[in-house]
Amino acid sequence: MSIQIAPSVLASDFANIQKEVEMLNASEADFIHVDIMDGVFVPNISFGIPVTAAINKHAKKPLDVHLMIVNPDNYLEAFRNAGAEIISVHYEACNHLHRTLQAIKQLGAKAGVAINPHTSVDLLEDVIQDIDLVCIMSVNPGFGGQKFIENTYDKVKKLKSLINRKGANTLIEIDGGVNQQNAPKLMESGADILVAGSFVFSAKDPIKTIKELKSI
Ligand SMILES: O=C(CO)[C@H](O)[C@H](O)COP(=O)(O)O
Repeated sequence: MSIQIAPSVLASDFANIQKEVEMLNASEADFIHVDIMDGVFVPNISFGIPVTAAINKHAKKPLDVHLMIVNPDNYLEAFRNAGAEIISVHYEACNHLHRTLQAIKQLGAKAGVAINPHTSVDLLEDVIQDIDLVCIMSVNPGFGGQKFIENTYDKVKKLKSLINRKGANTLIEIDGGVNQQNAPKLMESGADILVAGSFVFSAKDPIKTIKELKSI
């Protein structure tokens, strides 16, 4: 099991970002999840390529960059150069998803696809073997601190059975409202990676909270 932490939506200034990245370096988190929001695909703006590169300068863990943006193809190379090891694009933002996945892989990164709560996992059937990671959004993307959507468990189970049926090696990541209550059931349902933002960053002791989540 891996835990990914989302510092980006919560960091309010550069000094804070560095502090958060250093905390994550010292924690048991396996990746640093970086949320990129463009104010068009989602109703919020976070930051872009230079800040991702600044995070990467301090990070000792791989960056998992989640592009909540329109026209992601235009920015894949720039985010790869900024340090992204995993690049996830949104199913809903891609007209030619297969082409986009090939482009990410050609850059030497792992290719991820994120799906919004209203998007069925069945839509990934014909492309699942080309996907390294599916990020199931368990909140509507755009903001941290939202309530976990309960039908996520069924989506995870459905996706797991699709992956097994197709003999794919795709990992399942869950993003949004993850906490100590829903993490065990998510893992039982078939999740491989959990993204935790506010649950970790609002805790008194984030390093201990990450350790506890990982022990689930
Ligand atoms: O990407 C998100 C929203 O767009 C996630 O909700 C965020 O990365 C995780 O934050 P939280 O754990 O507070 O939901």
